[in-house]
Amino acid sequence: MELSQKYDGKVAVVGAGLVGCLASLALAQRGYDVTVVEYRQDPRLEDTTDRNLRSINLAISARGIDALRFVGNELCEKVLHDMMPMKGRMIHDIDGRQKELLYGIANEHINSISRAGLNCDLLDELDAVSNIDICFEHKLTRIEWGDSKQVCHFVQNKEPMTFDFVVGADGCFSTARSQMQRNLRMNYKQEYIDCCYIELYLPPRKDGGFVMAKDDLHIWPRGKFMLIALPNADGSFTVTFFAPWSQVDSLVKSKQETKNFLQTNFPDAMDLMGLDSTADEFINNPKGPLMCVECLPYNLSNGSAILIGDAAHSMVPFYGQGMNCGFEDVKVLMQLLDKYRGDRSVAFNAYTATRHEDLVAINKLARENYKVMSESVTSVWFNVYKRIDETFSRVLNDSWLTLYTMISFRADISYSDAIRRDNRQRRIIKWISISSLMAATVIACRRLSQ
Ligand SMILES: Cc1cc2nc3c(=O)[nH]c(=O)nc-3n(C[C@H](O)[C@H](O)[C@H](O)COP(=O)(O)OP(=O)(O)OC[C@H]3O[C@@H](n4cnc5c(N)ncnc54)[C@H](O)[C@@H]3O)c2cc1C
Ligand SMILES: NC(=O)C1=CN([C@@H]2O[C@H](COP(=O)(O)OP(=O)(O)OC[C@H]3O[C@@H](n4cnc5c(N)ncnc54)[C@H](OP(=O)(O)O)[C@@H]3O)[C@@H](O)[C@H]2O)C=CC1
Ligand SMILES: Nc1ccccc1C(=O)C[C@H](N)C(=O)O
Repeated sequence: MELSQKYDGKVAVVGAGLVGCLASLALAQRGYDVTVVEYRQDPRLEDTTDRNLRSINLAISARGIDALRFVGNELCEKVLHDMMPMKGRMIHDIDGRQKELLYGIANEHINSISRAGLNCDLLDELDAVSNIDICFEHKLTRIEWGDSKQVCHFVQNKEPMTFDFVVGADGCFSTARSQMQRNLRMNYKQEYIDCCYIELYLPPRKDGGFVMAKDDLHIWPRGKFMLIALPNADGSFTVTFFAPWSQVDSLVKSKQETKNFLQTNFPDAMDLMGLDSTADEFINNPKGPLMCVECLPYNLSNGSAILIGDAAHSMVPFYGQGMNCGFEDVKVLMQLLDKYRGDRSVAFNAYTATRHEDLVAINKLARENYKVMSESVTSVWFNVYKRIDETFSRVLNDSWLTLYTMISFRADISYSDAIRRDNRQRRIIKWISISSLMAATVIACRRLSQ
């Protein structure tokens, strides 16, 4: 897509991950001369050895899709070709019974997509744009900040490069961020949560079919720990186990104990996955830490640098929103650049001023969703509340929307507005419940006294 507004400048996008790729395409459309500097090798090379083996698939929903469309309809169609719709949570109880809880009232769905596939497809798009250069195996180590020129330094004797500005999209351990911190009073918070994740695998049937419903996100909620499974286009599922570190540490000491644990808590999943091989994977696969990162501001005030994606706001994965939010960052930033006709200083400052509230909101929701997935989905009150909430939504249409719908299916409602609207709705439901209870008590008392 070509835009009529064009701006001048040479920009370094640090990181060719999901968010860095989308940002590069959007910046190139606006006329910038884009150089993407990426630490890793090109993931499309067959002999790539440092391919990321974690978080094989991701859930993409309205905000991510809307941001991709903002950059280009055709791009969006191309890169989302293989996604698998998931219309609800399929809850597996300890006896293997399954119950589906739909995400939306109008058959809305989130979608499972391969992380590597999406990243490679986006990189192919970058290759096709003349004003984008990609430099793989360029690990940023240091930035010399100047008034108008920023000099980026890399490892392994790679030549330094000079840019007008830098977009930091280098993930949760961002070097761009730590370099900005040397030039800016940036508040920064990093917190590991007490939860470890292990990725496991559920293969397809021999004929390539799915062994469980393919259009749901499967959950085995067990209180402090849980197993989840997202479908892949080839008939397999990527299964992820989440639990406190102490529990994982004690389990992996003994294969027999691991087997007992898996068989006791997830018998139906083990029938499908194979107990012995899953226990081996459980013990040997990488154990991932989970953390939240928040910082403020996101930019240098003279317009020479800005942070987007996980570099600015890494969140725990439980709402499936990290990448979606990072893609939305790109859209919001481009809208501001267009609004201020390429005045980076004004646009970047406006970004920090307006975006922070939403980023804090989704970070908090992401943390809270662990309890929802691992525990609340099995509670009577959660299910009664869901019914009431959805009934109001059916009757009142757009003026009442469930929180999940606002976050996952409505890109036009900001994260912070979604929380505000949900809080108001909760107060109304609470008030109606209390009033109904009081009315019922009064009626019962009257009847008894007659
Ligand atoms: C288990 C798990 C499940 C998840 N599931 C979902 C989900 O379902 N839905 C969702 O929306 N999000 C999900 N997320 C979050 C999602 O993975 C991230 O939000 C997303 O990958 C962020 O993209 P990014 O481009 O900002 O960062 P990254 O994907 O980390 O990309 C950063 C890039 O920068 C490069 N880099 C790093 N340092 C340097 C350097 N010094 N110099 C040059 N390059 C550098 C890295 O090599 C990398 O390629 C999940 C995360 C985890 C851990
Ligand atoms: N919010 C969360 O809880 C988490 C989010 N993520 C996000 O998921 C995506 C994919 O992650 P993935 O590729 O597996 O990330 P990795 O764990 O592979 O980390 C990416 C790079 O960051 C550096 N790094 C790793 N751990 C540390 C550390 N403790 N301190 C400093 N630097 C570190 C490493 O660089 P080097 O080789 O130089 O050491 C590594 O190559 C990323 O967006 C990441 O931001 C990932 C994990 C948790
Ligand atoms: N992709 C994920 C990865 C890890 C943990 C959860 C997700 C989800 O997407 C959860 C979904 N949004 C849910 O609320 O059921």
